[in-house]
Amino acid sequence: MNVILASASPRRRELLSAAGVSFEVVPSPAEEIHDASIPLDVLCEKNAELKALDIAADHPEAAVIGADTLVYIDGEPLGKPRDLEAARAMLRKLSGRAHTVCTGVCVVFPGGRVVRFHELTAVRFRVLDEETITAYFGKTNPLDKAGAYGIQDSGEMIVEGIDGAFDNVMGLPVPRLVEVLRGN
Ligand SMILES: Cc1cn([C@H]2C[C@H](O)[C@@H](COP(=O)(O)OP(=O)(O)OP(=O)(O)O)O2)c(=O)[nH]c1=O
Repeated sequence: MNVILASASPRRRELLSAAGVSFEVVPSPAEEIHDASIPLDVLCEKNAELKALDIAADHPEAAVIGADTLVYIDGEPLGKPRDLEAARAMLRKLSGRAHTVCTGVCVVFPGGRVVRFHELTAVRFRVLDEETITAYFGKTNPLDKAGAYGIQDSGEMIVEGIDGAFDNVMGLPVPRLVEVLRGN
């Protein structure tokens, strides 16, 4: 079975390759929804589905994977910041507190069967002063990441600890996805 990862995220590509899955990448142009009135788990699965369905329409012979990662704090989903000032505001908000990272995944199989799931990881941030935020932005590009941080890029500067899976924070809950691809 051909597998397509409908994602422009280099982290997702890296994680799926490391799991030994062979796949093709076809980024999805689907627009994400960031609606605080929709429950987090429903929202990230919905966005993942929009991304996967878009590509599946042109590739009916493949299993198409879509994913969406949201950082959730104070009842609101944080997507990717629109500029550096918004990125700074996100890290100020996350500073010294715990938040939830939710990654939703959707696989559309040949024939149209759809499997959706999500995983949650709790992330506790250190207290961040302005200098640390500036120094951290020298280590990663916050603009292409939900919540303006990448746990995989000098994460120890900002993260105190996590409860759950690291790969889920990075953008793809791989063990469960591999089970789904195998038909479990
Ligand atoms: C919280 C967090 C997010 N991220 C990244 C993963 C995703 O690439 C991005 C979340 O944005 P998404 O909108 O989920 O994904 P994307 O736009 O990068 O890619 P696509 O829609 O084409 O699949 O944030 C990290 O790399 N590390 C982290 O610690």
